Amino acid sequence: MSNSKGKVAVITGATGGIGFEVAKRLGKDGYTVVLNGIEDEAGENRVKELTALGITAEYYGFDVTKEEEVTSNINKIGNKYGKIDLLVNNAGGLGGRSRFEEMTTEFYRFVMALNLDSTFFASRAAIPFLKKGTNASIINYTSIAGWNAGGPGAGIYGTSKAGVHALTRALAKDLAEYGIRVNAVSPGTIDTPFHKEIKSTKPEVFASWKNNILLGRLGQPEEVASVISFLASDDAAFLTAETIQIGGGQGLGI
Ligand SMILES: NC(=O)c1ccc[n+]([C@@H]2O[C@H](COP(=O)([O-])OP(=O)(O)OC[C@H]3O[C@@H](n4cnc5c(N)ncnc54)[C@H](O)[C@@H]3O)[C@@H](O)[C@H]2O)c1
Repeated sequence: MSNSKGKVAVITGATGGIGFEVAKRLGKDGYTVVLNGIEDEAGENRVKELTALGITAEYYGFDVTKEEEVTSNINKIGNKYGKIDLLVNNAGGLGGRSRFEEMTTEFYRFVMALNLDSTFFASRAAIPFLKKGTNASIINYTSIAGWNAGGPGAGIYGTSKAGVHALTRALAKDLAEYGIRVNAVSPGTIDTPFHKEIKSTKPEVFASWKNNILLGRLGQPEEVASVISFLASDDAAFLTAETIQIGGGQGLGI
């Protein structure tokens, strides 16, 4: 996509995993990329990596679960550039695993905050700046767990991602009158640090996951980034309120 010069993209949770690959891909597309994260040293190093590729990038450290931090930082970014063309609400995660009987309210609230509140906080703060953008859009992350309610102990993760699916459509309805598009990606199993615990504690389980995927392998972060690049582009100018599954045909009963 070569139509993105002069555009500004904010990507949350971009110090690793899918988020960093999204930042790299959008940077190659011509965007100025603003990376967010909570690991400041990694964030600064990521900016150096991107700068070495000729990409204009900067890093803002803030925790997406903290309303005040999100609002003030998105305001800073928006005021600096005078607009935001694209917000990618990538930050999110499992937060751990818990069965419902022993689930603490604190755990429940944390997982909902990490995936659902964060998407609401950042989107709300970005709206005034997206209104000044060109073909502006928001891209959220649900998950296959948002449809099948997640694996063992991941029920609240699945619930929070189902919330993101609905929030995507609700935001799309609300923002259509400004020409702001809102879509989501729904990744299947993508090989990132997200799975580091199971990869190290139950490698045989991790290795078996590919058997439930039609294409016979896990996805790579770049394969989510390329779909996001398309969704953000002018080629997708008539797409809103959509969720695109990126799972290699995952969970179709093989
Ligand atoms: N990897 C998968 O299989 C998969 C599948 C479906 C959906 N997803 C979703 O994709 C998105 C990216 O996942 P990933 O696989 O790259 O995970 P990851 O754990 O590799 O990366 C998550 C990133 O978010 C950052 N982060 C965590 N908490 C944060 C906070 N409070 N504030 C700001 N940043 C924070 C982390 O530092 C990290 O850079 C998440 O929303 C995840 O739920 C991933």
